[in-house]
Amino acid sequence: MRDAEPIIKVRGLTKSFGSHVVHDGLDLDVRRGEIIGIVGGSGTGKSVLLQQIVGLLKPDGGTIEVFGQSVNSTSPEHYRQLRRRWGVMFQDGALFSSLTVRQNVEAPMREQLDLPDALRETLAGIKVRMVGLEEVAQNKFPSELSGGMRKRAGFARAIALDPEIVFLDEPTAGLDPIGAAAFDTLIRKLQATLGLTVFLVTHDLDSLHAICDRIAVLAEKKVLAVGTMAELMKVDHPWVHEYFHGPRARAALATGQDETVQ
Ligand SMILES: Nc1ncnc2c1ncn2[C@@H]1O[C@H](COP(=O)(O)OP(=O)(O)OP(=O)(O)O)[C@@H](O)[C@H]1O
Repeated sequence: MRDAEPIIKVRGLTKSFGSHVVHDGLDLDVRRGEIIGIVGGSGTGKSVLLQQIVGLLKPDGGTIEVFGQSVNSTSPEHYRQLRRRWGVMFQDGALFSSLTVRQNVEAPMREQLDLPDALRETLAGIKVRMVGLEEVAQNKFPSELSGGMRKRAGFARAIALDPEIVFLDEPTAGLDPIGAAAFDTLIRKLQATLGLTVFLVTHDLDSLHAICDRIAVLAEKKVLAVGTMAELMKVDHPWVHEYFHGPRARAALATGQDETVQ
């Protein structure tokens, strides 16, 4: 995996909003099959990076390739084909409130696939069960679900089209520690079962310890460091050092070691 061509390749990315520079010469490689955690202080541009990679925001400069193909300088039709090969789960799940869980999962299928209704419903039902939601949840509306269940429903929609990559924007934010740990387990399980590459924006140190193969740290408008947890713990930069050695990091490390021992 280490030497393979990256599935996502970002080079020299620049992005500003007015005079506010968010990215200035950002480089990042994501390898096929890995779970990469994207961390950084609030406002360092993690979500903006995600949105540029999936083509929802246009970079000012630099290049972004996914599957070896440019995301930004391509025809709408080609972009549509590319977009089918990834799934995105936004921060709050971003479900359609007027649709049931199953209908939410069906939405990308309706848009992208030409399937008979019954088959589409069956496939959507399978995705709902894959994320650990019970049969009855299929016909519920987002407002009738707990936060954790809504996140699972958002995940089910992200995998609706059997993607190769899933982008998850702070999937465990707002969940209690047990719910967050269960969601981490789900991410790891589906990643392994479906052979997914996972781009995971997170603040959750437990998730980083538990499931990420590598971590990229956003600071100073670029990817300041990227590597395994062990590698990043050796980085001698004030923010990186505080993040990976502070009290919360030590607690997460201790939890991770407990889990390894059990
Ligand atoms: N559409 C937009 N218009 C103007 N400014 C924006 C827009 N989207 C993001 N920004 C700004 O870009 C910066 C980076 O935002 P982003 O949401 O990517 O940060 P983040 O690292 O994901 O933060 P957090 O961890 O708090 O979610 C912020 O200062 C934000 O206000």
